[in-house]
Amino acid sequence: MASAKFKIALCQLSVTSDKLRNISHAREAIEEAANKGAQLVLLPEIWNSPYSNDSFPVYAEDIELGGDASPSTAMLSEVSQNLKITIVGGSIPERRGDRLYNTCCVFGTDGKLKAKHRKAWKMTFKESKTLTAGENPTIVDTDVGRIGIGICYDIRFQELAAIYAARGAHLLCYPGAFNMTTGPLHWELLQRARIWQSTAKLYCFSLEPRARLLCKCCCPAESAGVDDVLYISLQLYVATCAPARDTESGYVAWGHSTLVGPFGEVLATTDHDETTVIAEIDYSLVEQRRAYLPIINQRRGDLYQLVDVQRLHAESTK
Ligand SMILES: NC(=O)CCC(=O)C(=O)O
Repeated sequence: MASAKFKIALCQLSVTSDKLRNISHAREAIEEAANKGAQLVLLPEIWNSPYSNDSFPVYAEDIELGGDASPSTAMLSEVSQNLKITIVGGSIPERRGDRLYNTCCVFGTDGKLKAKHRKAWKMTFKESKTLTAGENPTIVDTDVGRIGIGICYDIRFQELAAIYAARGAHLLCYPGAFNMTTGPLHWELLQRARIWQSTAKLYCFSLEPRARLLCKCCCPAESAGVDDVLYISLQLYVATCAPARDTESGYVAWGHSTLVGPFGEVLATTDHDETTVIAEIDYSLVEQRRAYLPIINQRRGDLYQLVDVQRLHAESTK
């Protein structure tokens, strides 16, 4: 049973071109956070490598092989087991066969790899040259509750968050490195917006009748294609973790790792320097907030109808 209250640490790490330094630096930050009482540690997007298409193939690791083939995840596994904490391990470039992914690994308190999320959307101009998009949503049960994972640009797609909320996640974790143009405008806005969406058009019924949830990857084939509108209330926690800003690097990150609470409030945040943000999560507030603003029960189905605009468009242009 996950504890209702615990501390989360967002390690906004500086990242260099020295991979071994990045790994030992991340280890130190995690150990320090655990010493301060964090039971869950979140790392940034691409923390073991510079953020560049040239670097991804050079720094990529074979996570499935593990051991020497993946020193970054070997460190995360060791440290999560030693410290008995859960780690949402930001992301690293992953090599699998001839493909590269931007991948987040989640380690449990026993040091075991509990889940792996491959960034499902890619930034058209930045990553699409080298990285392949992941195919699945990733939800993971940990000692600190059920967590939905997205990586950076994934935060722009409300359906992913809707799937996680419908499956009972009370916390969404997004390692991310927004850029200096969209960061100031969109980063916090998107985190807070994820809390207030209330509808999602979904495509088939999943295994959990309670949630009637639908992703194409895990739902029974016979129900694929069935349309339904799912009304959900998110009102949950959203945590993000970015690398610290390095104005000398080819990709300058916005920083601003943040924890947003289930009322849409910024509970803890920072600027762009290297630091670790530590804050408390209390899952009992999720139900309280949903009861206080029960927007799901207040829908006005008599005023509007949700339609699948993409499908209508496809049909009309056939
Ligand atoms: N690493 C990323 O996915 C960057 C996303 C970003 O900056 C955006 O505006 O979206």
